[in-house]
Amino acid sequence: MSDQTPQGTTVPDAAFQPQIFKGLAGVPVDYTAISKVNPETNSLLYRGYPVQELAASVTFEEVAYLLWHGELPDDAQLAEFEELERRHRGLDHEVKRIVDELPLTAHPMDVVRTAVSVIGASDPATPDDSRESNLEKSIRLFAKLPSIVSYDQRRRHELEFVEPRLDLGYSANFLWQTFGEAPELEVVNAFDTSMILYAEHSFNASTFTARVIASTLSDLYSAVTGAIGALKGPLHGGANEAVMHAFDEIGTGEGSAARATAWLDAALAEKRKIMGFGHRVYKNGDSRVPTMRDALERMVEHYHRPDLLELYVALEEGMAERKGIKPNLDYPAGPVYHLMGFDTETFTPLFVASRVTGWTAHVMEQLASNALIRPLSVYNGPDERHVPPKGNASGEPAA
Ligand SMILES: CC(=O)SCCNC(=O)CCNC(=O)[C@H](O)C(C)(C)COP(=O)(O)OP(=O)(O)OC[C@H]1O[C@@H](n2cnc3c(N)ncnc32)[C@H](O)[C@@H]1OP(=O)(O)O
Ligand SMILES: O=C([O-])CC(=O)C(=O)O
Repeated sequence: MSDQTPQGTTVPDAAFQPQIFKGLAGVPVDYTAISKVNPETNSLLYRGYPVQELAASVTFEEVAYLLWHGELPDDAQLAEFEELERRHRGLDHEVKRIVDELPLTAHPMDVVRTAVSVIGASDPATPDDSRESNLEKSIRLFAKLPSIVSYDQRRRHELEFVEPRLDLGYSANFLWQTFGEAPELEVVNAFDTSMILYAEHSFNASTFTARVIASTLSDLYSAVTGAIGALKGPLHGGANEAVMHAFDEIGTGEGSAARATAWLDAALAEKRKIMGFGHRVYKNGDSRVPTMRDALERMVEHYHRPDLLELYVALEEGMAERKGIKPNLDYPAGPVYHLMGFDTETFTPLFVASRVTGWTAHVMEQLASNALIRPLSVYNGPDERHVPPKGNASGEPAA
């Protein structure tokens, strides 16, 4: 395949028919040993383990370790890893200062993206792309993201930063730092489940972005910063925030289910995409949704909000009837985060805090067997042409 159409044509001619895979849909780009998304069996494996089993039996810290090292930690390895993660939870004054300078109109994803960039710019080891150095950077980002996300949510409410608690696990501490109260176990468990389910999903758009950046032999922080930019969009991670905006448009509370159906009809008539539904790879439902939906049901009960579940079910059934399209992970995750008390704009930064594990595992995998990622394009612009001669001072063409 050529990078251009044959010379002199603007439309590819009949004899030259390169196949274009718009959006790289269905195109295998490389191998990965990190996760397997299987739409036929509706399953998702992290390093061979079904994600549902992981969510039921291990913590997010163990999943992070698994993604980076390929194996679950034994007790001694876990203790050492947890100690390392807890040690890096604090936030440097410089990061807080720069975050403070960002206007409150900045989206929290822009804040997280900037904070990661600042951490990268301040790390003297940024150019060192050895696996050992990249693993250290990954653990530090993993440990610091809860501080960044909670700091930003709290500053928007004019609340002080809450220092991390080193006696708490990752998820309990994340909730503690955000809300300044010791969280209840049931809430911690639901949050931990969301972190595990969001951690990794093969060559999705943000992970692929990270791999493209890594493939140029740029640095890990740049790869994560770029991945955050890709995740922000509502066709990808931004959908968990967008789900809640839809719920707000419909209006939660009594009668929400009836309103949801009318809202859906109007939205589909306007050809709007319904956020939290559909998936590039899963065409028969997202493997992670049942587990996240269980967590939603537990949170609905915990916070006494049956109206939210009614709205959830009404939209889900409406989409199934009208379009035959099923929810993706962002659909149950949005209302779960809402019930826990996170600001709607903070939902996608929570996804970042989880997915940083997958992104960085992919950066290390890319570097271990690197090839510059540079696909081809097929030119369909104007035929070759030439810059017209410029006029002289009198406006006449130059001799
Ligand atoms: C964690 C994640 O990132 S999961 C994805 C989160 N994103 C969302 O929830 C955003 C809403 N969903 C979507 O926009 C899409 O389903 C995507 C982007 C996720 C997947 O898109 P693709 O695989 O490219 O499918 P595509 O957009 O071509 O959709 C195929 C058809 O289904 C329709 N469709 C797909 N999703 C939706 C939706 N959410 N609402 C309405 N119609 C939809 C499309 O309009 C299209 O219809 P058409 O053939 O009549 O034009
Ligand atoms: O795989 C995708 O395209 C999007 C997704 O579900 C994810 O990144 O978790």
